[in-house]
Amino acid sequence: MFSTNFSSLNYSRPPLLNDGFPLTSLWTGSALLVVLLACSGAFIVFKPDPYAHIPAVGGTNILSVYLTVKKFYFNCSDLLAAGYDKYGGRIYRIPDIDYWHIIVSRPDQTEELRKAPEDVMSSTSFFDATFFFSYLMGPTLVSNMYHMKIIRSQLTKNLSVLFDDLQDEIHAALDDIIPLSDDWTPIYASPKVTEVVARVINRVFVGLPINIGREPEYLKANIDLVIFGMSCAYLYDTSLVAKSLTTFSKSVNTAAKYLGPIIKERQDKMDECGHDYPGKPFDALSWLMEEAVGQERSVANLTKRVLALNFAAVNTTSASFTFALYTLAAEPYYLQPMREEIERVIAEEGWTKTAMTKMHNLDSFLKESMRFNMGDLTSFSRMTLKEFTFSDGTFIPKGCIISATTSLIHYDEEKYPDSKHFDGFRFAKIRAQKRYDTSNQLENTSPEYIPFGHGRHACPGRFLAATVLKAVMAYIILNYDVKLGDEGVLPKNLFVGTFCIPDPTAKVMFRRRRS
Ligand code: HEM
Repeated sequence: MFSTNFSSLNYSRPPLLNDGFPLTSLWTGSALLVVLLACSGAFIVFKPDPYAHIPAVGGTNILSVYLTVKKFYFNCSDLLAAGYDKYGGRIYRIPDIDYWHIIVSRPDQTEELRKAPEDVMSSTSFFDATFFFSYLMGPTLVSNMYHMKIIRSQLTKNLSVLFDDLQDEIHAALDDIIPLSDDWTPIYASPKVTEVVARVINRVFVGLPINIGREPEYLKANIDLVIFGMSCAYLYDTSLVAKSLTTFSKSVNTAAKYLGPIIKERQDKMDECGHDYPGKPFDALSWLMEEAVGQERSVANLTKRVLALNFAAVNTTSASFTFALYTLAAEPYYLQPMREEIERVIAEEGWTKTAMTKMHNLDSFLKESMRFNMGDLTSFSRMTLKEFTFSDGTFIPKGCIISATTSLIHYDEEKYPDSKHFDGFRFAKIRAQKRYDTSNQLENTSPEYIPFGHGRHACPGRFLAATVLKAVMAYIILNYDVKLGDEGVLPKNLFVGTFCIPDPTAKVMFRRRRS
């Protein structure tokens, strides 16, 4: 058992991994951020304050706002906790670089967010305002979100059919990226996990014969896009600055280089033989191409759609996996009970999607890891398109950003006794007491469990994510022994604003399973 290891960014760590992804842009971005912080207080303080009635953590004069913004960037979890403690669960606000971020920290308030109509509390407008999607990717990415339908229907419904492909890619990716060795071998876990996850997910998105997820340049374009997206979210105040950055267009061009010929070949076949041409690949790109009309059929627009899916899918899934892997390496006594369960289920079911639903200990371990290590300290983020009043009378004006705090909701002692301790089988124990209980399954959301959000906008990719997380972890547990590198010290999580990143420089030791 171990306690939460919230910490601020450690700049003394090496910025570039020997064989991993370059993180230079992240650190350069962070340096730029420090400069921007210097101006941030003024932005907030000199704007008229329509939120004066909502308590502000750290105060509202220029110096206190400046100091609180600094804390927001480097120690956000403490800031959120301070707001909760000081205002006793009431709605409060914290300063971001140029706006006040409204925070709700109780499940009942989250429920009110969930129930608010879309034209009042908009998830789409929040993402667009944060990541400049419509500006960078073109307005139709937001006005015509046909990819959402594909994730919710075809992709999720066909996971059982796609499972053989997933499994095949997991096997091949781990063989290539973490080859089995009889000796302990140190691996930079975070970048390697990202490679594995990107390959597996792209196998479902773009399929074979060329799995573009295996192309380092294509993978890097996707990773760069995530770093760019985070930078947009936290560094750049205007879309003009965002557009001037070359990273984005470079990533799109690189991805188009790989996706273009695949799209063209499929389009030719569709034009010639119709949608159901013989040998048509069974993957997300085919479904996107069936649904796309007019300009959306162009290589550029389809490439952006696939990139947007990657943006939502790869980093979130690989970060969640890496957190869980660090925990497993730190707490190896979880290995044996999970091994026994996986072996028993595989003997009964084989490697199938159904088998994944029967591994309750594995499911619980991953679910507890996502409760405990949050990729984002906030979830359920919305932009108010109209005024809204909570049942406790708190008035929220139009045009503000409001989020629920994952950290406070997930550490609620009433819902999660001993909440600051990792209990890998917490959810399995509850399931063992309740027959046919699925509410404690990894992909299930509730007002008290929000890593995937909750309600109408809950992550539509969570069924794919849960399947990938379980299948990759099951494969590792069955085939490898793992322990922590770096003298057995549990890697610290790194924070940039509300984002939480598993330490990209930490090593996990792998060897061929002995017992
Ligand atoms: C462990 C992995 C993942 C995590 C932690 C995660 C988390 C989230 C969260 C917190 C939201 C916002 C929910 C809300 O506002 O209520 C979201 C939305 C979304 N996610 Fe995921 N996600 C993951 C994987 C994926 C995957 C694999 C895909 C694609 C296949 C995906 C696609 C999306 C999309 C399209 C949305 C926007 C939904 C909407 O606006 O209605 N995510 N995700």
